[in-house]
Amino acid sequence: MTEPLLQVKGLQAWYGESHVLHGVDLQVHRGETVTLLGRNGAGKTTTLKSIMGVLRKRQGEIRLNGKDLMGLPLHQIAYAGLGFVPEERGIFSGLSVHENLMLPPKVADGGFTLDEIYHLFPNLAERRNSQGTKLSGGEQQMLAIARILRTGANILLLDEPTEGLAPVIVQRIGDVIRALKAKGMTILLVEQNFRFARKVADRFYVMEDGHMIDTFTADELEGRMDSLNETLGL
Ligand SMILES: Nc1ncnc2c1ncn2[C@@H]1O[C@H](COP(=O)(O)OP(=O)(O)OP(=O)(O)O)[C@@H](O)[C@H]1O
Repeated sequence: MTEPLLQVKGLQAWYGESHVLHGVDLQVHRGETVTLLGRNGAGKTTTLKSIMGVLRKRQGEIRLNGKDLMGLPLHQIAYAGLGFVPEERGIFSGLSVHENLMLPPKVADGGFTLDEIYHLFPNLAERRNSQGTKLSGGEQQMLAIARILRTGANILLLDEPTEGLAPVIVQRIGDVIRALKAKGMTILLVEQNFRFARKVADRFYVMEDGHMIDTFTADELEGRMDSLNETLGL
């Protein structure tokens, strides 16, 4: 198999004195959609923040396309091609949809054009002049994803994209993820919504208490349901 696009080995992380990640190993191959599962507090968000470098107190190995990210300052991590869509989405309420889209700098060639983005998100095209404050939660989530696609990032880190959204919007986010997969995008997703995750992921990791306790492919999911029921309380 080829070298993974994202390779994490022995990742440890701390909030102050509180030791939260205890040696996380994780690989994401180019074009894969990988989902991190785990109960509240297992360390999923912390894993994404540690990879992005927004949580600085960390140790271990993080490589993107073979390049060591551990020692890089934050802005250079984004320029290495990681695109992070945090749980809180970070839409600027005083700016329009279009202005929000244009805000993040391009980090690499090959990002989506505005036409491609508005084609993938027709609701954003319709609302391109609406202010951030006027958007629904679903529209904000779409905008948060769309904004990163423009930058040319080659792997998306999505933290709970379906949280708090109505089922019909969750379905729409699923369609977007499948469309991105079809274009070859690599995605690392944190999800509490297992029913959503099982429809989009190629492979899963299960976290507990700051460790990875299992990994399996979508084909192996059925055989894992008993242990998942136990670990996740499905
Ligand atoms: N800013 C913080 N300061 C101190 N401890 C934190 C902070 N953020 C998270 N933690 C703790 O780190 C651990 C892992 O939290 P994390 O948010 O990564 O979990 P999670 O698996 O993403 O779950 P959730 O779905 O609840 O976000 C938890 O024990 C949590 O209480």
